[in-house]
Amino acid sequence: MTKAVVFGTGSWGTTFAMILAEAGTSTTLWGRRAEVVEAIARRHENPEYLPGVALPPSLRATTDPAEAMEGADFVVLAVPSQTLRGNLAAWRPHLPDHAVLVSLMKGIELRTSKRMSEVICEVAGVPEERVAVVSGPNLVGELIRREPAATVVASVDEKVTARLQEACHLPWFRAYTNADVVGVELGGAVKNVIALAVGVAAGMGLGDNVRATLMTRGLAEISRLGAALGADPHTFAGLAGMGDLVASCTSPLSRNRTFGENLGRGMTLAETIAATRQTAEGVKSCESVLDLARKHDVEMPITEVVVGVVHDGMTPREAAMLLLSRTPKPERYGV
Ligand SMILES: NC(=O)c1ccc[n+]([C@@H]2O[C@H](COP(=O)([O-])OP(=O)(O)OC[C@H]3O[C@@H](n4cnc5c(N)ncnc54)[C@H](O)[C@@H]3O)[C@@H](O)[C@H]2O)c1
Ligand SMILES: O=P(O)(O)OC[C@H](O)CO
Repeated sequence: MTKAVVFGTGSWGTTFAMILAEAGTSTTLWGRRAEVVEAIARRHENPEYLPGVALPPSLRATTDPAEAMEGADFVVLAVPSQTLRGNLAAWRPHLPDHAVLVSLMKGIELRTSKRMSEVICEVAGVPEERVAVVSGPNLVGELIRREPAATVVASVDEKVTARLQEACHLPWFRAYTNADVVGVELGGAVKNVIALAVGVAAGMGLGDNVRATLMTRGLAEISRLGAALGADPHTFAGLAGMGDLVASCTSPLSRNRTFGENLGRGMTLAETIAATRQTAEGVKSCESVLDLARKHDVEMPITEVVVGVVHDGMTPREAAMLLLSRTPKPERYGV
């Protein structure tokens, strides 16, 4: 039987552990807080992140990383992106020799501008063949009701993606494989930034034309950055590209979109942060995405104004004026 451990009892870590367990994978959740772990292990409920959701009785939980990782084929990582490096360094001594490390995270590391799979290879000291990522339009608020959804599992090693696909595939949760790790990770991280922009526009009371324009030009930004980093352009037309972008930019369940909407309505950054209970990765990653773009000489005007509004005191109105006053250009070469 395939064995997995999921690090992180937040909304996605818990939900993905539920999916793995329901797919017949022997699964353990690792969490920091004893009371949450205790509730998952004894009452089959995560009262902090998924109150009222019945988790599979077969799902185990522990606070001990060594116990959690014993014999694991997949070590799944679902902590906030900016905490991955420190956490993984602490967990590394317990990693089973042949385990595959799986990232569920949609962020880019601040300071280094590294993708999560790059951080994993560096900190765990494993080759890229032992790393996989899972990304797609996977809003937890729908998955916990077992509403149909699909995702992408990506790795450079097709044997790894086949095993991971089997470990998490369910009648209501379709996992597709892809070899393009770079594209799949970029799609997930940058759509959060575009969802912030769409949220700001919605909060300002702007309509569907603006939202559609931001999503489309946002996809152009994702694709340009992807091209510079060697991603497969087809990935961005898929679930981890357009699919995830559409879900986050249109759903009231998206934390990034909601965060932007609050800013667009006139809430201050401090008020917006206080109103956000869960991880909205784009808030931090917009800066590292912009750094990455600048390192590779890629123009990302929507990302630039998101950084301006979230971190540099730019007003939503100033951001809109900046985007609208850009030089007219052909769509195809819209840089
Ligand atoms: N929720 C979704 O719909 C969803 C879907 C797909 C991908 N993701 C991605 O999954 C990742 C995790 O998101 P989430 O939704 O589970 O977030 P969350 O905010 O619901 O949970 C984060 C978890 O990390 C823990 N945590 C916080 N700081 C920590 C630290 N310093 N060290 C260790 N643990 C810490 C929290 O206690 C919590 O258990 C993010 O990168 C997110 O973009 C989320
Ligand atoms: O709530 P968001 O904005 O972090 O989006 C959640 C997931 O990334 C959707 O797949």
